[in-house]
Amino acid sequence: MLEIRSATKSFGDVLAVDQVSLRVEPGQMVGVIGRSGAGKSSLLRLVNRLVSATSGDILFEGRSISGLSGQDLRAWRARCAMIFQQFNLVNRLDVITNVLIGRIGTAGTLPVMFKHFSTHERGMAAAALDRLDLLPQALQRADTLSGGQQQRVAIARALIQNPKLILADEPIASLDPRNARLVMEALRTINKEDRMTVICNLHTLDAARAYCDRIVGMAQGRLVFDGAPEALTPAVIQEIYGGADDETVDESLTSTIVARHRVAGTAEPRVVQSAH
Ligand SMILES: Nc1ncnc2c1ncn2[C@@H]1O[C@H](COP(=O)(O)OP(=O)(O)OP(=O)(O)O)[C@@H](O)[C@H]1O
Repeated sequence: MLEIRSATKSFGDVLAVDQVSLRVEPGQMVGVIGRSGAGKSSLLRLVNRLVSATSGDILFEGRSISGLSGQDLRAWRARCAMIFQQFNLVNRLDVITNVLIGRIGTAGTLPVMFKHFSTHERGMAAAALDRLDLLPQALQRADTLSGGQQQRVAIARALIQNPKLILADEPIASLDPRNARLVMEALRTINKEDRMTVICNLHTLDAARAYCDRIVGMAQGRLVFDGAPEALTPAVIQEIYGGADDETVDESLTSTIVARHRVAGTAEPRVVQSAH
């Protein structure tokens, strides 16, 4: 279990994360929503220790990750794989090598730098690509793939880290509707099939409603909502997206694409409330 205890992160005068407390049980798929600048990325970066908390603590399976350094910190980062909006692939390398880069936290930098991968590791990478329907592209340069395919390569790279949780920071923000759906379905399938904990920053309400069991809303660094998608009432949405100016939120501006789809692993299509 991941437990965030009153975590605060300030950058100079800016309170990016303001005393956020959150417990995430294994196997949950949590969507974090909020306006731009609400602190969503900073929260994920605190968990991954890309930034360190100004105060508060973060525990995983009862152990504080706040003071980790050196090998212990690298091991922790391997356990909580991060997926970014811009994919962060090495364009000039082929797809399978990009996936194998996920071994860097476990195998160390030198074997990865010299591309010394075992047959077992290559098998893991191929299996991860196959799972994401990308095995035929394994030997293509990463930059020949579509954005959605590149993001699925990033997910495959995360998988071969054998993570305990996946942190996805706006994974669909750069994608067209079809690719956004494929990426979210891939994350949801991994969450269901592997009981993988996924925490996913999303700037669109409809994607959060469609794919997440639990939604956390942030505004001005604070956690202002934590509940099931069904509990996202207009008043709550106003609180999350409304900001200080009291402007009425036009929900269509927080929606993209996911009007109706079949959630992976469930029998019934789930109708997503959308302003469209
Ligand atoms: N490295 C940094 N240095 C200074 N300020 C930062 C830094 N990172 C984030 N901030 C500030 O912290 C606040 C929260 O930013 P953060 O990126 O966490 O929000 P967000 O909700 O993820 O926004 P977006 O959806 O636009 O990415 C913002 O005011 C931002 O300018």
